[in-house]
Amino acid sequence: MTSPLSKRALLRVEDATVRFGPRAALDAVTLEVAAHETVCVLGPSGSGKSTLLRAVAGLQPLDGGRVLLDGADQGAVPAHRRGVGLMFQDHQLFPQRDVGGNVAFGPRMHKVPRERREARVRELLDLVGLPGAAGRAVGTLSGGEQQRVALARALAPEPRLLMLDEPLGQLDRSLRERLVVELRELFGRLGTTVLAVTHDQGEAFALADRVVVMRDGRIAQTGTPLDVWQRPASAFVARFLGFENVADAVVAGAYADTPWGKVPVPTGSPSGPCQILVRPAGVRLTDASSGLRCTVLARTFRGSHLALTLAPPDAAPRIDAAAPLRGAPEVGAEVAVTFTPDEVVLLPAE
Ligand SMILES: Nc1ncnc2c1ncn2[C@@H]1O[C@H](COP(=O)(O)OP(=O)(O)OP(=O)(O)O)[C@@H](O)[C@H]1O
Repeated sequence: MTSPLSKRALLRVEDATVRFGPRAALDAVTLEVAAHETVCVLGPSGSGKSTLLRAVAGLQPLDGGRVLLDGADQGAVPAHRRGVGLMFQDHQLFPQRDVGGNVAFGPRMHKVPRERREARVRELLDLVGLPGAAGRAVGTLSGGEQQRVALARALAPEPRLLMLDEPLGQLDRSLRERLVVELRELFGRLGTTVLAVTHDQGEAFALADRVVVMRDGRIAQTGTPLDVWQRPASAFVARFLGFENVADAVVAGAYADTPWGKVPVPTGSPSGPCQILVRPAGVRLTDASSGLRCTVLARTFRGSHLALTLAPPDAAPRIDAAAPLRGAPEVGAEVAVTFTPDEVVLLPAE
């Protein structure tokens, strides 16, 4: 059962606006992060993700709106008094301190006794995959190792809000996948409230209770990973998530007219103009003579399946499909395509 306390907004950003010259890097952004919640902000480069974190941290003054922590307006509170932990992309470590000294920095500032501090350093270095590294000089670490130390340092003081900017950006894939699982478990255990920024949707979806997709300084969509994945709010979000099968459509009854011909839509879809998304799983390759005739342009190995790029006739947009590893058509082959309505999502017309 969820307690009323867990619903409390620890962070509230209200109409936050930041301008650099005529351009708004943040344009009236409103966002809440509940206590104990992990929210990941996703978006293309330049969409305002880092500016949002910097504004919450107090490192970037607002041109409009406000930031509240625990209900208190932070307008007059300097960065170091906000009680937020930060880990930024450039993960600057103190070069004159060893690894243990870096991780212990926050707890030392908070006057945590030495024994507890050292135990915490050990625990955190284990967590980030650097057991026994406390005595190493920072200059001898690889970029990825430095990033892990920076993460341990940000976690060490147990801040009320932990903010991470591309926390796992430079790490290799297997370490990232392991760390995402461990971080989620750790945040749950500590009850940490997290606002993280990443351009890696896989990471965001694995880590977050809720994701926020940004575009040009505004929020394009907010929701649980499952909601956003199943029901992208716009063609922009769908494309950002890597779904390429998006086209203009007009729904009439059980079908939509599209550049790919008639595509079946979910029962109860409203009639009229819209955009249509067909997930690759909804693109069926058949041997039948009916269906949309396409040429296989490319096949890409994806581990569990082959991703196919199909070219329909008459300059209609290309179609992404998924095929099993065995028996997939070769590049240059002609295939017939049909669509299944359960993998079709209607998006607002643009
Ligand atoms: N100090 C600054 N002066 C001028 N423009 C800035 C400044 N900081 C950011 N911007 C601009 O504001 C916009 C948003 O930048 P921001 O760094 O928040 O984006 P981002 O989504 O974090 O991008 P990335 O994923 O590349 O880090 C960009 O167009 C950027 O060029």
